[in-house]
Amino acid sequence: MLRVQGLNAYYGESHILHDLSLEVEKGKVAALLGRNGMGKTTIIHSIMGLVPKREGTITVDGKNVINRQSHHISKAGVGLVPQGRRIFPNLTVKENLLTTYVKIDKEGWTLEKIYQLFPRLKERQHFMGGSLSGGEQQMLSIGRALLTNPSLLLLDEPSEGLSPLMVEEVSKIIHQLKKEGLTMLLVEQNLAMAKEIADYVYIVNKGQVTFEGPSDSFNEDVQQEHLALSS
Ligand SMILES: Nc1ncnc2c1ncn2[C@@H]1O[C@H](COP(=O)(O)OP(=O)(O)OP(=O)(O)O)[C@@H](O)[C@H]1O
Repeated sequence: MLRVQGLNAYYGESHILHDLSLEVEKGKVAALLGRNGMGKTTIIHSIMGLVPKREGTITVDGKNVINRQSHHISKAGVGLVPQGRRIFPNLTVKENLLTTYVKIDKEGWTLEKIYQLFPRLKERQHFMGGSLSGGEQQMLSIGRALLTNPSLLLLDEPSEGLSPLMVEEVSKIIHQLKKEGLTMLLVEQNLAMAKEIADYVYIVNKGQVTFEGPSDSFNEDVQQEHLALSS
């Protein structure tokens, strides 16, 4: 479903990703782990077409999107739940959701379906986005991405800044989406959550994958070797 091969990405003169490759099979969840500043967001943004200079191959459902603009990539079926949620504080919950709503003929996400998944958003549909709690804003951000009807969902640190209870809520939602067959690439700092949800794990260090394997192969030793501050 997603295949990234030999990806290089740059911000101006800074070369951030170095010949990076990864894959996510249809219906599976892969986690991208790594310390701060190692390039995880840059990977997600490269897939979404948001990094100005990128080279290599990124195929989504067999289509190479490396040179496509982000709105085309969205149309090709890639949805993004960005780091920091990026909701519009001065629009209501419903208005926030409607910013991305794409009506399609076949069965897809609708406002009603989003409200079923997140009853809390239905209750708060007329509240301003800015008045929601962090957890509610995260649900809104996920709901908004789902309304683009993605076949691949990219989630950039969905648990960031949330209380343990809310992390559990968000985790449940991601599990449910997985059960429904949605393919996901998840950037997470919460290792326990990532390991629990993902089928496969990639660890990124300085723009390169230094470890990959099924999530049950991600153990204390791997963590020490690839994620410890001194590595
Ligand atoms: N817009 C930008 N312009 C220039 N450099 C950038 C830009 N965005 C990120 N970088 C640099 O690229 C490198 C990788 O950053 P990136 O945000 O991808 O890392 P990350 O692993 O997602 O970290 P974090 O967990 O902190 O979000 C860092 O050195 C960062 O300073």
